[in-house]
Amino acid sequence: MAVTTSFHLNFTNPLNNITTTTTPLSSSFLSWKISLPSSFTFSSPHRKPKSFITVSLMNSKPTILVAEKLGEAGIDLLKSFANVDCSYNLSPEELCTKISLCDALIVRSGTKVTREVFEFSGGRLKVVGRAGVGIDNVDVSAATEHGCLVINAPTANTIAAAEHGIALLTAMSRNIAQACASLKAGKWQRNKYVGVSLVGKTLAVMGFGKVGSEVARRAKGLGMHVIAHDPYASADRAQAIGVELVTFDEALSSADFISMHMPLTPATSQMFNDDTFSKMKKGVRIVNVARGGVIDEEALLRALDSGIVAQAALDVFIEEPPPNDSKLVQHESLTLTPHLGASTTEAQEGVAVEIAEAVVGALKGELAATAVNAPMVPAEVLSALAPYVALTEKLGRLAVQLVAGSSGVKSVKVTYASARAPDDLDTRLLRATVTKGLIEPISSVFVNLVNADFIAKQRGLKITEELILLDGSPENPLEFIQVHIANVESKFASAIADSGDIKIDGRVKDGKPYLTKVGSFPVDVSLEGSLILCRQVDQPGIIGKVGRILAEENVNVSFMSVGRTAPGKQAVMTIGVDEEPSGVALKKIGGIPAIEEFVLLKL
Ligand SMILES: NC(=O)c1ccc[n+]([C@@H]2O[C@H](COP(=O)([O-])OP(=O)(O)OC[C@H]3O[C@@H](n4cnc5c(N)ncnc54)[C@H](O)[C@@H]3O)[C@@H](O)[C@H]2O)c1
Ligand SMILES: O=C(O)[C@H](O)COP(=O)(O)O
Repeated sequence: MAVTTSFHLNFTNPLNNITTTTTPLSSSFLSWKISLPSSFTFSSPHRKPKSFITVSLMNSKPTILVAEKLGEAGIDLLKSFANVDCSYNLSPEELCTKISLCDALIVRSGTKVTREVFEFSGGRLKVVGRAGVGIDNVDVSAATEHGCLVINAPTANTIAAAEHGIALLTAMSRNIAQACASLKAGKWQRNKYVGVSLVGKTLAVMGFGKVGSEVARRAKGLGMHVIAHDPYASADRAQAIGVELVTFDEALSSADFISMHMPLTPATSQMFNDDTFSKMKKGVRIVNVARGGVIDEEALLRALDSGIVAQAALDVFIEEPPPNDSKLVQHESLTLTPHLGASTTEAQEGVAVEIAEAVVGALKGELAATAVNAPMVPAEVLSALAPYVALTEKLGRLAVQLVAGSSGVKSVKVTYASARAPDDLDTRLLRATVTKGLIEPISSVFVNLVNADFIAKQRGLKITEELILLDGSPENPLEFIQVHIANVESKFASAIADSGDIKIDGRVKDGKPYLTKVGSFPVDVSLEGSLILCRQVDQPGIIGKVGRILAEENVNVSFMSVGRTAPGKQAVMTIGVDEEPSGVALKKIGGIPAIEEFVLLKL
């Protein structure tokens, strides 16, 4: 008897650039041809967004969500590599719904990439690209905890922002916006809009970075006396532009004009407040093309009303767009633009290409030069270290599997032996991959270069590094690497070295990772497949016995190596196997009288 089951699926397709169709092939309910996108989400209208079910189908291309308008050249570049979903003006809920289908997300300043976004991504989101400089709209800590790389495009909009700063400075000082509005309203108010001159006036540039120094250069061209405050700026660079670096208070007390160019961070948040306004020259004029949050907007209003601040020109606001009834927006002495600093055709094409290249590179596994939350490892260093990356991960994996069940791993030392000068050896990548190897076999967390230090810290795992400087010519970046785990017991007592630590050594041979020592026993095995380590009394016939047991179980042996302290004494045999032997086979190996202990390790 044929049984038919009828069901009805109502699904919303959040990737709105892809259509999803269902086509019945027969009148029975049994056979439907469904044409689907690479992945989609369906939901019940009775469920909250958290209940959305994501279905991912096999597709080799990654998916990149572009959540804000990006220049065409950047979009084209992304499309040549990935499925690109351009969905602008998403609500926070819509972004959270879509994100589990995306490998990368590209935003500008208008999208808040909150902790929730990373939580909803379910681990799939690997890169957030900020098409611009400021990353204050991205929760970088949450990204790091979720192993998601954050990259920005820090250079392509510098000139646009600096030009906008100068445009606001000049427009404000000559009341351009107010006079224009008045004229359009049919008035001719020449006496009302008398401005102030810039030449000879002191401009304080607060934040002497890329934009700040370009503003300074241009202001000098306008005949202004330019000073700057930046706790981290180099005096040489300031001198080269002819700008004097001063303290914060000196800048406040001597400036006729103050222009903000620092990032919004916890340290700079509302750094211009009632107290700082009170230290300014009466009648000072303020320009802000950095971030609204560096100014306490209520305090600015009070300073405008009391006459401390004569005028202000703002491109950025604490809340964007600011509320309609904002007193700041309505204030006659304010010149305003809706966050247009980076909005030139040239800058937008530039940031689009800069971020598209960086995101594609990161999705291909390359390290990004503009990473915000990961070490920037130059491409040449990366290619030289690639075989050691594989080695350190495998050594970490092996070492942790040697730890006896109840001993918690708290302290790991990684020793690098190299003939290279310490400055030529960047070990951050290797530390991250040892951490990955140590943590992944014993937990479900995903570890990468971005979150390795965070995850290690979170688990109370202290990783120290030591460099042994070898004599000789530094042909290879590293001669050998040791991983030591202190204060633990081992499942395989022979892995405990004289120091009392579990200790294993490895090296790269012909571009491949090899295990070269277990405890005090020399071995020589390629690190692939699974390994059986056996300690036995050195005597003839053991290799044959173990080989026979594995052959009976149909387990293919890829290699065997025996390392011994002295003939006839104890030896450690290392057996590489393609398949994992059954419990019965392992029991039989353990039953061979000469074998004193053994362990199976998975790579
Ligand atoms: N309005 C726009 O559209 C627009 C466009 C581009 C940049 N920006 C903003 O401008 C700011 C600067 O951009 P950038 O490219 O010059 O960045 P940058 O990193 O090159 O420069 C920032 C400078 O601020 C300095 N700084 C940090 N803390 C400081 C403090 N407490 N006091 C003084 N200086 C401090 C840093 O040392 C650095 O030199 C960022 O906030 C960025 O988001 C806005
Ligand atoms: O930080 C930046 O790069 C600027 O504020 C530009 O922001 P936008 O990309 O939203 O224009």
